[in-house]
Amino acid sequence: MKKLKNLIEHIPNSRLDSACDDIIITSIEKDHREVKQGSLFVCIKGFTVDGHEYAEAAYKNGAAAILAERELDLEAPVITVKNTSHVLPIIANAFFDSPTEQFPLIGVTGTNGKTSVTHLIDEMFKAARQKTGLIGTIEMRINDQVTPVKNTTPDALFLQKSFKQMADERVNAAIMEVSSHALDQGRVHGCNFDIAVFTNLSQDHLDYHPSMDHYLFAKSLLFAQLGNDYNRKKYAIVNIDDPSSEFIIRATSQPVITYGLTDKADFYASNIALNADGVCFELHTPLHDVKINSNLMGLFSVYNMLAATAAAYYCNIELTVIEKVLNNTTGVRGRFQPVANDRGIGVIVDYAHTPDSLENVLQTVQKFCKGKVYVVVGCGGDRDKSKRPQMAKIACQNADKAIFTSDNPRSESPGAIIDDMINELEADNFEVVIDRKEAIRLAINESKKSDVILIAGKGHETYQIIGDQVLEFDDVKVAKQLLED
Ligand SMILES: CC(=O)N[C@H]1[C@@H](OP(=O)(O)OP(=O)(O)OC[C@H]2O[C@@H](n3ccc(=O)[nH]c3=O)[C@H](O)[C@@H]2O)O[C@H](CO)[C@@H](O)[C@@H]1O[C@H](C)C(=O)N[C@@H](C)C(=O)N[C@H](CCC(=O)O)C(=O)O
Ligand SMILES: Nc1ncnc2c1ncn2[C@@H]1O[C@H](COP(=O)(O)OP(=O)(O)OP(=O)(O)O)[C@@H](O)[C@H]1O
Ligand SMILES: N[C@H](CCC[C@H](N)C(=O)O)C(=O)O
Ligand SMILES: [Mg+2]
Repeated sequence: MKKLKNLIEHIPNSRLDSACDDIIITSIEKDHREVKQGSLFVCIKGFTVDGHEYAEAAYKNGAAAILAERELDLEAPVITVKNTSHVLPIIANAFFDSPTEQFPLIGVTGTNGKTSVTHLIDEMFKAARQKTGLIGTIEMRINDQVTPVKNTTPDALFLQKSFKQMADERVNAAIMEVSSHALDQGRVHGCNFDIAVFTNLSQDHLDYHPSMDHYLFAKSLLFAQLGNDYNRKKYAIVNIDDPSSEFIIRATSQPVITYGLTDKADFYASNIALNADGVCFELHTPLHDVKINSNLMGLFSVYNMLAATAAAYYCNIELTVIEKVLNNTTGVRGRFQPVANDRGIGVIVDYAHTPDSLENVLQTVQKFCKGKVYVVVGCGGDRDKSKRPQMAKIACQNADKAIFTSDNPRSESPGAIIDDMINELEADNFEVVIDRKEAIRLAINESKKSDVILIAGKGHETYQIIGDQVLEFDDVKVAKQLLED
């Protein structure tokens, strides 16, 4: 609980009538349905609706005060500011006593690899017997306590509340994925990052960002947000093999640590062998070199391991611990996850839903597949349409047969999404099966011993969004069941 007066102090030029001096705020809410007696309701102009429309309902639900962008005809005290979305992270941070001051915070951004890298870093901390908080696409985790999340990077309120719980649990570090949407919308304002990691940039989210330059600019905000706080040691960890790294490096005023596949980088890999059961390479760190024999697959995993190693290294995790994790990790749910079967077919469920990740993962499969490569893939509805033909082309170029199907069609027609994928496709090694289960069935029925089926796009997801409905659907479970039938 906080006095309203003390929260308002954090907002420049805002004044509170002295009659309101004693108002106590029990919680901050931005959804009127969550408002309780004594809440401060913050009206946010969203992409779908305007939160100001719910101010009256929030007041009826017990809101003690309203933060808004315009005067409202209510009996409750209304504090007006220019931009409530901008103010929310600041007061949320104040309400929860600046929780990210209390532990190191690691943020990972980039088009692909955020979940993979954050989970690897988390494993490294755990192997060093340290307590962690983890936030990302799959879930929020404080030690072993799991909370579901709606977004890869939740809104500022959820974030600060979670960080407060982490501080109370005395975590040794928090590790989070930072999406470009979150950076653009300021969801992470109020977070004191110690380490920012850049994995890579390739096409995605052009439904949201007007251009690739805007997308890159959003990503760079994480590095600008490392700030000028020289009381804490801060590092920007950057993949210098990615052409966008130059822009990212220019955004930060903190020391830059690089990783890549050449000795120009501070952390680099050499003598890489991409095998059928993992990768072997020599890992070079500023002080020591070690040989790694990992279960993770593909060159992209080498990059993820370098990124995680550099982050853990600068959090003082011992190299012997890092090495152990790299050698023993089995990866993340739905990321290159094999589905065991007794038919001799390699069935892999993966979360590739961008052109770059699909190409990487198919090329990884090609390297070890002794038979034919099948790929079952679709594209999400209400998402970047321009990646659809690119993904279809990559699928046909890198697989013997592509089966185009539905991902999460959301409000779009599943058939129309697939049409966008194939309309200009100059290939004939594909079939269209709109029903995802039937598409997987077709791949399983057609494949023979030594073939590999990549089921791409949905990874860990246990649902399929069709229209307004969220239906149960789990690629791993469906494939397992069909393989047993
Ligand atoms: C486009 C976008 O980013 N939308 C996000 C945004 O929703 P919105 O602006 O539509 O919110 P809104 O529904 O208009 O509501 C406006 C305000 O009215 C309030 N309200 C609304 C209804 C009501 O009855 N009462 C009420 O008080 C809401 O609580 C809110 O404060 O704010 C919501 C809450 O913070 C987010 O959950 C939501 O993410 C949606 C679900 C989404 O799909 N986002 C995607 C694009 C996204 O952010 N993806 C990235 C990463 C993807 C990746 O990793 O590749 C992510 O971080 O997840
Ligand atoms: N470093 C990488 N470079 C390219 N592709 C990658 C990389 N790491 C993983 N991938 C591919 O991208 C897919 C998604 O990986 P991951 O979930 O780690 O990315 P993400 O950035 O968290 O994605 P999202 O933005 O959806 O949260 C993987 O299933 C794999 O196919
Ligand atoms: N975070 C990504 C996930 C995409 C996953 C894919 N299955 C889809 O639904 O498009 C997004 O929301 O764009
Ligand atoms: Mg992710």
